[in-house]
Amino acid sequence: DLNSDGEALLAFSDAVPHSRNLNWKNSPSSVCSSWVGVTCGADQSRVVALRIPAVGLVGRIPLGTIGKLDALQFLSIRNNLLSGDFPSDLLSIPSLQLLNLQNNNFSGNLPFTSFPSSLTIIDFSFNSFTGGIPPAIQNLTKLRFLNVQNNSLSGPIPEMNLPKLRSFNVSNNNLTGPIPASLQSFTTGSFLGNSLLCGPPLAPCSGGPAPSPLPQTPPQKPPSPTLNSEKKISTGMTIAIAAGILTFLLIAALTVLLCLLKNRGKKEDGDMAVESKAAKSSNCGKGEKLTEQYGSGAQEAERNKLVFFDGCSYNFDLEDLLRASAEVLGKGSCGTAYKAVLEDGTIVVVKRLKDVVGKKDFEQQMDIIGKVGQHPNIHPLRAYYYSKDEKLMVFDYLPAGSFSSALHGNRGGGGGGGGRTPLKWENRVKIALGVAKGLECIHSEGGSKFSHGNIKSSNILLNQEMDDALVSDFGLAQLMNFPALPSNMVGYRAPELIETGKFSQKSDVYSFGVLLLELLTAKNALHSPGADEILDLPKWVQSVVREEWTAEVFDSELMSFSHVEEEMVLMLQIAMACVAKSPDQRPKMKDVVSLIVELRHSDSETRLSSDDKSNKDSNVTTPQEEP
Ligand SMILES: Nc1ncnc2c1ncn2[C@@H]1O[C@H](COP(=O)(O)OP(=O)(O)OP(=O)(O)O)[C@@H](O)[C@H]1O
Repeated sequence: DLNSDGEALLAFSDAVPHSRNLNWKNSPSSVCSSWVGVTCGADQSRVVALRIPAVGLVGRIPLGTIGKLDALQFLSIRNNLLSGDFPSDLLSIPSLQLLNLQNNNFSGNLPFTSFPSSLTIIDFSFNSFTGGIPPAIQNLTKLRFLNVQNNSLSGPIPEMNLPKLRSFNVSNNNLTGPIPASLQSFTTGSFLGNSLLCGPPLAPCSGGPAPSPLPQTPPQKPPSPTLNSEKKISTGMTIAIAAGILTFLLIAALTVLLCLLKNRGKKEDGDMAVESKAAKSSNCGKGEKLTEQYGSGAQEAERNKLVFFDGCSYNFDLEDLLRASAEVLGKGSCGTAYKAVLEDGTIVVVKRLKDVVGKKDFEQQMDIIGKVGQHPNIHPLRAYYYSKDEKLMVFDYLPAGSFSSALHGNRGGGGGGGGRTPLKWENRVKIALGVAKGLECIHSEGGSKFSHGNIKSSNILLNQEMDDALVSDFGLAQLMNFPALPSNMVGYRAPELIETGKFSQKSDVYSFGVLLLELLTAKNALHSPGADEILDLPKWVQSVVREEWTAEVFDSELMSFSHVEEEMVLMLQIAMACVAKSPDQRPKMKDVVSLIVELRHSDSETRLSSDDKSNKDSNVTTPQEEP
């Protein structure tokens, strides 16, 4: 019970010297509420996680201390100075899922024979373990992540037919012989620094000195799918958490109507008819057929109309729009966005563009935007207006706002979160999937030539339930006469985009990767007023992840959903693959969609078989959450 958990923890802190005060008081009632690094389960009856990285723990962990926490699921004691054998009683905790001993001085053999099969994440890297990798590792059927790099392990690598293994690193040991077939799909980075290892992905074995006698193994199914850069996540050591406080500022200046617009509108009163526009159906769109609700054929030839798309129910004309009261939502790179409340109560968003291309190109682009906007994850363009003096686009207003405001709004504003509701992990995964699908659609359109060019969290809008996303601003970048790079997407720009000024599908994937990092860390990728430096989120995450790939990199609001940690690690891997420096190494959005769908299945015992792909989306199970 909680009492005995408290006693076990106190015995541990008494027996193992540490330089940072853990502030564990002799009162079991406070174990769950105030003990540093201790997390309890939903019913507050047991300790389920102990995370005490870098608290200066020195020496051995005695038996009968934390090994008694028999409801423990997550143990992270990385970056300390612990030594000796890993205590055997810890190895028999049946619920243990995550074990991170990275960067200590543990020695002796790897104790995989006695590990509980519940383990999914093991990081023993940067210790002094010796001996071979025991073949019994094969029994850890749930294992997803294994990092034993930088130890003194020797002998051959045993065959590991572990279907869930996604990340694997044995670099910088003294391992010998051929790499087993089941591990050959991992990249060289997983194996480097073992001079006597051979075979794919390293140099072939033949010709060289005879490798150690290893039984030939039949070819096995490689783990699927893998990410090129996932191994990079776990290379390196030492601690340094950048405690960046990045705030999100949403411009919400109340103004009265678009005065200028009104005046100009009057000049054009004679032209204020309305027409509707039929767009050809899209490859990936699932929208309804377009209907001509407004205007008549006779008017179609006329100029300067409010042109409506799709079978939307809006029933207003330009004059109504001009009479509406408007509130500035923000000034973006293409112009100003207004929330316009019409006299009949209808609310829409009007984007007033500046410096756009000529009318013909503009209309062509509107057709494209209208067409692609039929996909459920793309914010649809409802109408547009083009005259010499004004260029407007009309969209639905989404009261839930942007992903950026959901993630950063009201955070830490002095009052412990200022009344914000944390965005649940489950929702974040769904949002990520929505964005990925929207982007996949864009990339598949126009002969697979289209890209977005401005993916960032303020351009991701949320549905009312905050569990799905709409990608907004598609096609706007192409509308600009002087396509200067949007200055307010700095943190999302791929290296080659910064260099050449040209965005592409690959640079979209990069921006999407930054968006995922933002989702995971809640660090703002954008320059925020008051902060001198722009946070290079991929760089920051890489530096932190090298040292502490678990808890600290993640948004603290996610920490209460403790058992989804492995999903977060997987999402982090997807993100890191997307922000690969070299565009060729980044995955396609199509693959990213599959990876996120797969991740959502990760908790479910019934993983879909690969021939069941068609049902994947509808079958998505939601991970249970623990408050
Ligand atoms: N349809 C909408 N419903 C609700 N909020 C919206 C809608 N469209 C945009 N917003 C919000 O209004 C603000 C301004 O949007 P806008 O697209 O003009 O600029 P931006 O996203 O900051 O920059 P950029 O022009 O580079 O995309 C953003 O915070 C955005 O999230």
